[in-house]
Amino acid sequence: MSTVIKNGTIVTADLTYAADVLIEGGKIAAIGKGLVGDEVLDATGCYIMPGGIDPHTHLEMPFMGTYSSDDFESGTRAALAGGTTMVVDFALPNPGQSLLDALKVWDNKSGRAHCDYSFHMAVTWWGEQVFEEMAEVVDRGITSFKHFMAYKGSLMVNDDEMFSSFRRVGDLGGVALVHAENGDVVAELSARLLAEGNTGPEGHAYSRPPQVEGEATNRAIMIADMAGVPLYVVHTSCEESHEAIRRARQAGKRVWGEPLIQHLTLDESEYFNPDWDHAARRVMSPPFRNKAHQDSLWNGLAAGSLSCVATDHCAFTSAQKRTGIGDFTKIPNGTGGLEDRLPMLWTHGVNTGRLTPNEFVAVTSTNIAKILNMYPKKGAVLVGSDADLVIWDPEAEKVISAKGQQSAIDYNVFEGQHVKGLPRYTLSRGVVAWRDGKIESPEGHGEFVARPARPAVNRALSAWKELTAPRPVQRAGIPVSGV
Ligand SMILES: NC(=O)NCCC(=O)O
Ligand SMILES: [Zn+2]
Ligand SMILES: [Zn+2]
Repeated sequence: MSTVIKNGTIVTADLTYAADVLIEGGKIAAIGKGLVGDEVLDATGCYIMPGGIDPHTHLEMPFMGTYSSDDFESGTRAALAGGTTMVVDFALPNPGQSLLDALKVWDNKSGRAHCDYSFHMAVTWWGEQVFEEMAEVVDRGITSFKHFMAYKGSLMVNDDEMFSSFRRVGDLGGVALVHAENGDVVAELSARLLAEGNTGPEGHAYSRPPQVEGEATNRAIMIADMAGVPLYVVHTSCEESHEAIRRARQAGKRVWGEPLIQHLTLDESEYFNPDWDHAARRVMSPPFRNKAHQDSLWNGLAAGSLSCVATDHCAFTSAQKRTGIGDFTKIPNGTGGLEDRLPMLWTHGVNTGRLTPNEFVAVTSTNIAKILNMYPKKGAVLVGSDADLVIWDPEAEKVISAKGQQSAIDYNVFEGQHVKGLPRYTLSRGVVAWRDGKIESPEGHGEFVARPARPAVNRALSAWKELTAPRPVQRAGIPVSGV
């Protein structure tokens, strides 16, 4: 059975043109005029774009004494409803746990996904076993490794561990990811704030000023450079971090920054809301910032110094958040956003003129597919690519509300936001997954996407590192000992 999308305008990261798209066997079979298929999807007035890829989600994540409430079933449903056709989640070994055991756990969880998915592997501790298992993880198509520089006492790794891990990732041809916040300083500030009576959710924001993020980002960049590994900085939220990334990129370092839709569109005033629940629901790390930081992030997306927009979807219910009443350090960190990333970015980015539609595709899909080495299988409208597509109606509008959302939680941090630009259809490998406001792709339709190691960026970096590696100076009559 084939499907043809007719009367639409194809928008990719670099082209905009009118054409039909024919889909066969889950892949794009032809692009052109006058194509014919068994099922016809009408895209009149719509853009046909690569489906969104969210490079940063935490579905059913064990964290801070609980589990995030959206699992792979509800989370991927939310994704498809918002035009996202693939998520990349994090396999998270407990400190001391085998990476391969953690992978089994995430394999089991992801069986219910409605759309395709992949994993990053978190490095939460360091030792010979981790070193050895990383090779097997890469062989299984998981080539990105996340390091938490915060969450002292649970997920955080120190500089020596990070340097060892980064070197290993570099040797294996992968990409290193960092949650860049100085966890020692955060712990110190948090203790002081609590002692001074700052126990409410606003204390969370006070405990994580932009400096802790800027310092950690810069440190991670320098360590990655010494280790010879490309670096991806997740949830870049402030100018200090963006500045470090911008400077590194100008110096030729292979570094990418990922702002979240939350940081682009919501600000720190949320934490001063007199309603405790309102403020606590928005507690995440890094916290929301002020308008100047938001402007920096938007400018970075337009300028190309920031590369991707994600959600870090990690949704906790109000009841879960309330475990932190009286102590902000116990509020589970995380917010949702999977269903809202594309409509919010289109509304605040494309409709305001901050981004072109092509830039929108780049930062929500194509750049991510390229960085994570799955382009053009994903992130493209090309013959042979997976038919992961969104038929985007730029005139469709709604007011975001928790009522009727796909996410399992009882609120939405974007509640009341008026968005213009919504998916008419979302297709996952050719299957219509979202139509007329309803999910159609069955639970379990999603497949794991393996990503090969050593993309071109790694090969270039390795060649350069080899060329510039330290070499002993040959001196007449003096042997070079030890070699
Ligand atoms: N971001 C956040 O607050 N929660 C999810 C875990 C993480 O990415 O740090
Ligand atoms: Zn993080
Ligand atoms: Zn995260």
